[in-house]
Amino acid sequence: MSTTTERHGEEARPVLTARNVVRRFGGLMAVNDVSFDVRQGEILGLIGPNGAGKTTMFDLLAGSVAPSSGEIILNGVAVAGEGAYRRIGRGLGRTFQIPRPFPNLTLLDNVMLAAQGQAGERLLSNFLRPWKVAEQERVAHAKAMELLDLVHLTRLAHEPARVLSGGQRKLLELARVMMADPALILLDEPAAGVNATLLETIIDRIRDINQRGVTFLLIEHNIDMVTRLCHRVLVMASGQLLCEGTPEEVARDPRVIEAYLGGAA
Ligand SMILES: Nc1ncnc2c1ncn2[C@@H]1O[C@H](COP(=O)(O)OP(=O)(O)OP(=O)(O)O)[C@@H](O)[C@H]1O
Repeated sequence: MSTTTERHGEEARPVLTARNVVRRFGGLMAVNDVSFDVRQGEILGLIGPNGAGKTTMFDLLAGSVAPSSGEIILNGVAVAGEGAYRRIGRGLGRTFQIPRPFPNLTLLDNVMLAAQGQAGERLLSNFLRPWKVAEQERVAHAKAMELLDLVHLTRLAHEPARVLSGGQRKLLELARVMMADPALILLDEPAAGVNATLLETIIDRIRDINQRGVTFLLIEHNIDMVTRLCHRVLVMASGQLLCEGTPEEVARDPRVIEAYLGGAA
């Protein structure tokens, strides 16, 4: 633990920065002047009571919602005006609380579909350079199998995704997002609806991927998971950033206790 903590200490380069980010929905300040850094190599948690603004913050970071004001800086580039697809190209991956794989496609096809820049998608190059398409397909296939192995789903590679449990779908989504080689992954409630055994696998897989150099920001209500997995935690309440610190620091912060007890949860 000490080596990883040193690796992404305060001196570590931020991979993502939110600076004075505001998002209004009519008269409601869903995100109200929030600033923080996600440091290279860390697993950062984002917690807070229901309605705190966590999902809106994720939507802002991922590019599916535009900020009313403020800056979002991804690997040194201001991206607040860019859409989600451009941000994927800049190394940002995102998973959703309820993954929706293509149910009738195999796990392997689901993962391969997530590959970026397939020449086969472009009709002209498909026609003119079929050997290049075949080569890319071969590389994508090998990579998808490797990623299914990484998330312990190899034995189901040729099954349709509809056979998966909720927890296995989360693992499949992790493999899908890894296909684009992200430097940073936003994980939306990886523990939600997952049984205890599979939760251990998910925790191990996230740690493993983090050891390979991928940075994580995760929203999670399961405080046990946050405490075990996260190096640092941000706490939001009523659209604002209440505090940040190690899991132990935020757990004993009276403002956090008050937010949860007095919150809408
Ligand atoms: N598209 C929208 N239009 C209007 N209000 C919205 C919209 N999206 C979110 N809100 C409101 O913004 C506030 C923050 O919601 P958000 O979903 O970001 O909170 P959260 O912390 O993710 O909550 P939860 O833990 O319950 O998912 C809530 O009051 C919510 O009703």
